[in-house]
Amino acid sequence: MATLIDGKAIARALSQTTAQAVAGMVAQGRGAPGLAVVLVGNDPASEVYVGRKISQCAKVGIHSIEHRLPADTAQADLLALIAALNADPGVHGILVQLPLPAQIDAGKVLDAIDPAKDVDGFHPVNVGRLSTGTGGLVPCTPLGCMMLLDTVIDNYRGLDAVVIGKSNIVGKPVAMLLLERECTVTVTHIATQGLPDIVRKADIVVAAAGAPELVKGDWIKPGAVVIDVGITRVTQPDGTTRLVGDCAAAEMDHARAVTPVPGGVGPMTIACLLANTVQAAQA
Ligand SMILES: Nc1nc2c(c(=O)[nH]1)N[C@@H](CN(C=O)c1ccc(C(=O)N[C@@H](CCC(=O)O)C(=O)O)cc1)CN2
Repeated sequence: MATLIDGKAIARALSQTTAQAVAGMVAQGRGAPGLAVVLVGNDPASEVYVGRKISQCAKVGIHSIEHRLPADTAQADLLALIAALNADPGVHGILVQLPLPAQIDAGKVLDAIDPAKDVDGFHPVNVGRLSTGTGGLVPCTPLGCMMLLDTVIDNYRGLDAVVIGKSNIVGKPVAMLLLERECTVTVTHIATQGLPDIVRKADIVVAAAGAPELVKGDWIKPGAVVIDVGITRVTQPDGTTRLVGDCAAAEMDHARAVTPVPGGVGPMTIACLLANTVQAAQA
């Protein structure tokens, strides 16, 4: 039976460490870190995630400043807000919730954020630092994936890791982090031919394709560690809905360890955002 990696508990422990770091900064008279949270439009899932980010900030003592902009916000207005936040010494971290409405070029917005305040780690400077192994702010979900892996793997050297998904938010950065640990990394995606056989060789599988239950039990090498990043809400035959990951959870029993959905990678994303905000404030 596979061990379930409890993302909620690990995220809670990380947030306790973050709260201690914040308390230390306040005790030294440096003040609490400030995180600007920018939400454009009213995508229901984004509303939920932003609400959680703000409430988690309050729990660890980070000062959050919320900026809610209408769905028809012009790109120039969003860029003007980013410029003001870059210049504000009370703002140590800037988070622009994704996805952005279609009239806004997300790349231009992310490029406009001061790399030192880029707590999502999406700015090209931080992407470059990650790919050269030279520090910087690391994207929250990939960082969370590594922290979950660290609870079950001591030595990554020479392990075969297969990443499914090539997004800038998860697939590419998690591949860089695994490479840094000296895994042999294969990045695959939805168009990869022979995906099941590639996954069958993996000691570590990171499934981040956004394709519900894509990864079947017989793709998993016995003893592999499986990190499921996918979260899709599916409607069941009786009309109720449930969240499913990219892996067929009921078929993962011969893995060594797996992350559940929900309760695996998701909670780590927010806990890592808080940790990154402290890192940005301390830098
Ligand atoms: N600017 C960013 N935008 C987005 C990011 C990001 O890291 N930065 N990631 C995702 C959304 N996201 C955070 O923003 C996020 C997704 C999921 C969870 C989470 O805790 N999921 C729960 C289940 C959620 C539910 O009940 O619906 C879980 O997996 O247990 C947190 C954050 C896209 N946008």
